[in-house]
Amino acid sequence: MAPPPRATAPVRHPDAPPTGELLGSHYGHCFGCGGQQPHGLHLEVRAGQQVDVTAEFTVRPVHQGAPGLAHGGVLTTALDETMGSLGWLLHVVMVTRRLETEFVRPVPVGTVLHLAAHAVAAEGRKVFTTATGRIGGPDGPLAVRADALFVKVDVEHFTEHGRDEEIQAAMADPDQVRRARAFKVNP
Ligand SMILES: CCCCCCCC/C=C\CCCCCCCC(=O)SCCNC(=O)CCNC(=O)[C@H](O)C(C)(C)COP(=O)(O)OP(=O)(O)OC[C@H]1O[C@@H](n2cnc3c(N)ncnc32)[C@H](O)[C@@H]1OP(=O)(O)O
Repeated sequence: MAPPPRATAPVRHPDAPPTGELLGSHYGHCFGCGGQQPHGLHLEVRAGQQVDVTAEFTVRPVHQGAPGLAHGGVLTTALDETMGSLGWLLHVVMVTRRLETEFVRPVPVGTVLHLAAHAVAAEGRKVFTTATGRIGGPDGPLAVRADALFVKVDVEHFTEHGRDEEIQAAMADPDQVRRARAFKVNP
Protein backbone atom coordinates (compact mmCIF):
# COMPACT_ATOMS: atom_id res chain seq x y z
CA MET A 1 0.00 0.00 0.00
CA ALA A 2 2.95 2.30 -0.58
CA PRO A 3 2.04 5.68 -2.10
CA PRO A 4 3.11 6.07 -5.74
CA PRO A 5 6.29 8.10 -6.35
CA ARG A 6 4.25 11.01 -7.75
CA ALA A 7 2.27 11.36 -4.48
CA THR A 8 2.83 14.58 -2.54
CA ALA A 9 2.80 15.59 1.11
CA PRO A 10 -0.76 16.16 2.40
CA VAL A 11 -1.56 19.82 3.10
CA ARG A 12 -3.40 20.98 6.23
CA HIS A 13 -6.37 23.10 5.12
CA PRO A 14 -6.10 26.77 6.20
CA ASP A 15 -9.54 26.51 7.86
CA ALA A 16 -8.77 23.21 9.60
CA PRO A 17 -9.59 23.09 13.32
CA PRO A 18 -6.76 24.46 15.48
CA THR A 19 -4.25 22.16 17.13
CA GLY A 20 -5.68 20.54 20.24
CA GLU A 21 -9.33 21.09 19.33
CA LEU A 22 -11.77 18.20 19.72
CA LEU A 23 -13.12 17.42 16.27
CA GLY A 24 -16.51 16.17 17.42
CA SER A 25 -18.57 13.47 15.77
CA HIS A 26 -19.27 13.56 12.03
CA TYR A 27 -22.53 11.64 12.58
CA GLY A 28 -24.35 10.88 15.85
CA HIS A 29 -25.05 7.27 14.84
CA CYS A 30 -21.48 6.53 13.72
CA PHE A 31 -20.25 3.37 15.44
CA GLY A 32 -16.80 4.94 15.81
CA CYS A 33 -17.50 8.44 17.06
CA GLY A 34 -21.27 8.91 17.50
CA GLY A 35 -22.82 9.70 20.86
CA GLN A 36 -26.06 7.91 19.94
CA GLN A 37 -24.54 4.43 19.67
CA PRO A 38 -24.71 2.75 23.09
CA HIS A 39 -22.13 0.09 22.14
CA GLY A 40 -20.08 2.34 19.88
CA LEU A 41 -16.49 3.34 20.50
CA HIS A 42 -17.28 6.97 21.40
CA LEU A 43 -13.94 8.10 20.07
CA GLU A 44 -13.05 11.69 20.78
CA VAL A 45 -10.49 12.82 18.27
CA ARG A 46 -8.23 15.85 18.64
CA ALA A 47 -6.56 17.84 15.88
CA GLY A 48 -2.77 17.75 15.74
CA GLN A 49 -0.34 20.35 14.40
CA GLN A 50 0.02 18.94 10.92
CA VAL A 51 -2.33 16.50 9.19
CA ASP A 52 -2.43 14.37 12.30
CA VAL A 53 -4.84 13.50 15.09
CA THR A 54 -4.92 11.73 18.45
CA ALA A 55 -7.77 9.90 20.16
CA GLU A 56 -8.52 7.65 23.10
CA PHE A 57 -10.68 4.55 23.13
CA THR A 58 -11.67 2.76 26.32
CA VAL A 59 -12.27 -0.95 25.68
CA ARG A 60 -15.54 -2.01 27.33
CA PRO A 61 -17.00 -5.51 27.90
CA VAL A 62 -19.25 -5.06 24.82
CA HIS A 63 -16.08 -4.88 22.70
CA GLN A 64 -14.76 -8.36 23.63
CA GLY A 65 -13.65 -11.04 21.19
CA ALA A 66 -11.94 -13.56 23.50
CA PRO A 67 -12.70 -13.48 27.25
CA GLY A 68 -11.40 -10.23 28.66
CA LEU A 69 -9.80 -9.14 25.41
CA ALA A 70 -10.81 -6.63 22.76
CA HIS A 71 -12.09 -7.98 19.45
CA GLY A 72 -9.62 -7.38 16.62
CA GLY A 73 -12.35 -5.97 14.38
CA VAL A 74 -13.24 -3.43 17.03
CA LEU A 75 -9.61 -2.37 17.31
CA THR A 76 -9.47 -2.05 13.53
CA THR A 77 -12.58 0.13 13.69
CA ALA A 78 -10.85 2.39 16.20
CA LEU A 79 -7.86 2.77 13.88
CA ASP A 80 -10.13 3.26 10.85
CA GLU A 81 -12.19 5.95 12.56
CA THR A 82 -9.09 7.77 13.77
CA MET A 83 -7.57 7.80 10.26
CA GLY A 84 -10.92 8.82 8.70
CA SER A 85 -10.95 11.86 11.01
CA LEU A 86 -7.96 13.24 9.13
CA GLY A 87 -10.55 14.41 6.60
CA TRP A 88 -11.45 17.23 9.01
CA LEU A 89 -7.92 18.61 8.64
CA LEU A 90 -7.84 18.23 4.86
CA HIS A 91 -11.43 19.50 4.52
CA VAL A 92 -12.48 16.50 2.50
CA VAL A 93 -14.81 13.59 3.08
CA MET A 94 -12.98 10.36 2.48
CA VAL A 95 -13.92 6.72 2.86
CA THR A 96 -11.72 3.71 3.47
CA ARG A 97 -10.80 1.73 0.36
CA ARG A 98 -8.15 -0.51 1.87
CA LEU A 99 -6.96 -1.08 5.41
CA GLU A 100 -4.28 -3.36 6.81
CA THR A 101 -4.03 -3.91 10.56
CA GLU A 102 -1.23 -5.46 12.54
CA PHE A 103 -2.15 -6.78 15.99
CA VAL A 104 1.07 -6.55 17.96
CA ARG A 105 -0.16 -7.41 21.46
CA PRO A 106 -3.52 -8.32 23.04
CA VAL A 107 -5.62 -5.47 24.42
CA PRO A 108 -7.51 -6.28 27.66
CA VAL A 109 -10.96 -4.96 28.53
CA GLY A 110 -10.60 -1.77 30.55
CA THR A 111 -7.60 -0.61 28.55
CA VAL A 112 -7.44 2.96 27.35
CA LEU A 113 -6.03 2.70 23.85
CA HIS A 114 -4.08 5.82 22.88
CA LEU A 115 -4.51 6.31 19.16
CA ALA A 116 -2.52 8.52 16.81
CA ALA A 117 -2.87 8.89 13.05
CA HIS A 118 -1.38 11.01 10.31
CA ALA A 119 -1.71 11.42 6.58
CA VAL A 120 1.40 10.18 4.83
CA ALA A 121 0.82 11.21 1.21
CA ALA A 122 -1.87 12.29 -1.22
CA GLU A 123 -2.35 11.78 -4.91
CA GLY A 124 -5.49 12.79 -6.80
CA ARG A 125 -8.43 11.45 -4.77
CA LYS A 126 -6.23 9.11 -2.75
CA VAL A 127 -4.99 9.79 0.77
CA PHE A 128 -2.52 7.36 2.34
CA THR A 129 -2.65 7.22 6.12
CA THR A 130 -1.14 5.37 9.04
CA ALA A 131 -2.18 4.91 12.68
CA THR A 132 -1.02 3.37 15.95
CA GLY A 133 -2.73 2.33 19.17
CA ARG A 134 -0.66 2.24 22.37
CA ILE A 135 -1.39 0.98 25.87
CA GLY A 136 -0.77 2.85 29.11
CA GLY A 137 -0.16 6.27 27.56
CA PRO A 138 0.61 8.01 24.26
CA ASP A 139 4.19 6.71 24.44
CA GLY A 140 3.28 3.30 25.86
CA PRO A 141 3.85 -0.10 24.24
CA LEU A 142 2.52 -0.53 20.71
CA ALA A 143 -0.58 -2.76 20.62
CA VAL A 144 -1.98 -2.22 17.13
CA ARG A 145 -1.05 -0.36 13.98
CA ALA A 146 -2.59 0.11 10.55
CA ASP A 147 -2.01 1.56 7.12
CA ALA A 148 -4.91 2.62 5.00
CA LEU A 149 -5.87 4.06 1.66
CA PHE A 150 -8.76 6.52 1.77
CA VAL A 151 -10.53 7.90 -1.29
CA LYS A 152 -12.18 11.31 -1.37
CA VAL A 153 -15.89 11.25 -2.14
CA ASP A 154 -18.66 13.81 -2.45
CA VAL A 155 -22.06 13.85 -0.79
CA GLU A 156 -23.64 11.69 -3.51
CA HIS A 157 -21.61 8.79 -2.19
CA PHE A 158 -23.90 8.84 0.86
CA THR A 159 -27.17 9.98 -0.69
CA GLU A 160 -26.93 7.41 -3.50
CA HIS A 161 -25.84 4.45 -1.42
CA GLY A 162 -27.24 5.08 2.07
CA ARG A 163 -30.64 3.76 3.16
CA ASP A 164 -33.29 6.36 2.51
CA GLU A 165 -34.65 6.66 6.04
CA GLU A 166 -31.29 7.50 7.60
CA ILE A 167 -30.37 9.85 4.72
CA GLN A 168 -33.67 11.73 5.06
CA ALA A 169 -33.24 11.98 8.83
CA ALA A 170 -29.67 13.24 8.42
CA MET A 171 -30.71 15.89 5.90
CA ALA A 172 -33.52 17.04 8.19
CA ASP A 173 -31.12 17.48 11.10
CA PRO A 174 -29.60 20.98 11.07
CA ASP A 175 -26.80 19.77 13.31
CA GLN A 176 -25.88 17.07 10.80
CA VAL A 177 -26.01 19.54 7.92
CA ARG A 178 -23.69 21.85 9.86
CA ARG A 179 -21.24 18.99 10.47
CA ALA A 180 -21.35 17.97 6.81
CA ARG A 181 -20.54 21.55 5.84
CA ALA A 182 -17.56 21.54 8.16
CA PHE A 183 -16.23 18.81 5.86
CA LYS A 184 -17.04 21.01 2.85
CA VAL A 185 -19.85 18.66 1.88
CA ASN A 186 -22.95 20.42 0.54
CA PRO A 187 -26.00 18.27 1.29
C1 LIG B 1 -26.72 14.98 5.09
C2 LIG B 1 -26.35 13.79 4.32
C3 LIG B 1 -24.90 13.75 4.03
C4 LIG B 1 -24.18 13.10 5.08
C5 LIG B 1 -22.72 13.37 4.95
C6 LIG B 1 -22.12 13.01 6.24
C7 LIG B 1 -20.72 13.48 6.34
C8 LIG B 1 -19.88 12.28 6.48
C9 LIG B 1 -18.53 12.71 6.87
C10 LIG B 1 -17.60 11.84 6.94
C11 LIG B 1 -17.76 10.39 6.62
C12 LIG B 1 -16.52 9.69 6.93
C13 LIG B 1 -16.87 8.31 7.43
C14 LIG B 1 -15.63 7.77 8.07
C15 LIG B 1 -15.95 6.44 8.69
C16 LIG B 1 -14.68 5.72 8.92
C17 LIG B 1 -14.13 5.29 7.64
C18 LIG B 1 -14.97 4.18 7.01
O1 LIG B 1 -15.12 3.14 7.58
S1 LIG B 1 -15.71 4.48 5.50
C19 LIG B 1 -16.71 3.00 5.22
C20 LIG B 1 -15.99 1.90 4.53
N1 LIG B 1 -15.65 2.23 3.16
C21 LIG B 1 -16.57 2.17 2.17
O2 LIG B 1 -17.71 1.85 2.36
C22 LIG B 1 -16.07 2.51 0.80
C23 LIG B 1 -16.66 1.54 -0.24
N2 LIG B 1 -15.95 1.72 -1.50
C24 LIG B 1 -16.37 2.62 -2.42
O3 LIG B 1 -17.42 3.24 -2.25
C25 LIG B 1 -15.49 2.82 -3.63
O4 LIG B 1 -14.63 1.73 -3.81
C26 LIG B 1 -14.63 4.13 -3.49
C27 LIG B 1 -15.53 5.36 -3.42
C28 LIG B 1 -13.71 4.06 -2.27
C29 LIG B 1 -13.72 4.26 -4.72
O5 LIG B 1 -14.49 3.97 -5.85
P1 LIG B 1 -14.39 4.89 -7.15
O6 LIG B 1 -15.14 4.18 -8.23
O7 LIG B 1 -14.81 6.28 -6.81
O8 LIG B 1 -12.84 5.00 -7.47
P2 LIG B 1 -11.78 3.90 -7.99
O9 LIG B 1 -11.37 4.31 -9.35
O10 LIG B 1 -12.25 2.49 -7.79
O11 LIG B 1 -10.56 4.14 -6.95
C30 LIG B 1 -10.09 5.47 -6.69
C31 LIG B 1 -8.59 5.49 -6.81
O12 LIG B 1 -8.03 4.59 -5.86
C32 LIG B 1 -7.13 3.66 -6.53
N3 LIG B 1 -7.14 2.42 -5.79
C33 LIG B 1 -8.18 1.63 -5.52
N4 LIG B 1 -7.82 0.59 -4.80
C34 LIG B 1 -6.48 0.71 -4.60
C35 LIG B 1 -5.53 -0.03 -3.88
N5 LIG B 1 -5.87 -1.14 -3.22
N6 LIG B 1 -4.24 0.41 -3.87
C36 LIG B 1 -3.89 1.55 -4.52
N7 LIG B 1 -4.77 2.33 -5.20
C37 LIG B 1 -6.04 1.89 -5.24
C38 LIG B 1 -7.69 3.57 -7.93
O13 LIG B 1 -6.71 3.11 -8.84
C39 LIG B 1 -8.11 5.01 -8.19
O14 LIG B 1 -6.94 5.72 -8.49
P3 LIG B 1 -6.95 6.93 -9.57
O15 LIG B 1 -7.93 7.96 -9.04
O16 LIG B 1 -7.40 6.29 -10.84
O17 LIG B 1 -5.54 7.43 -9.59
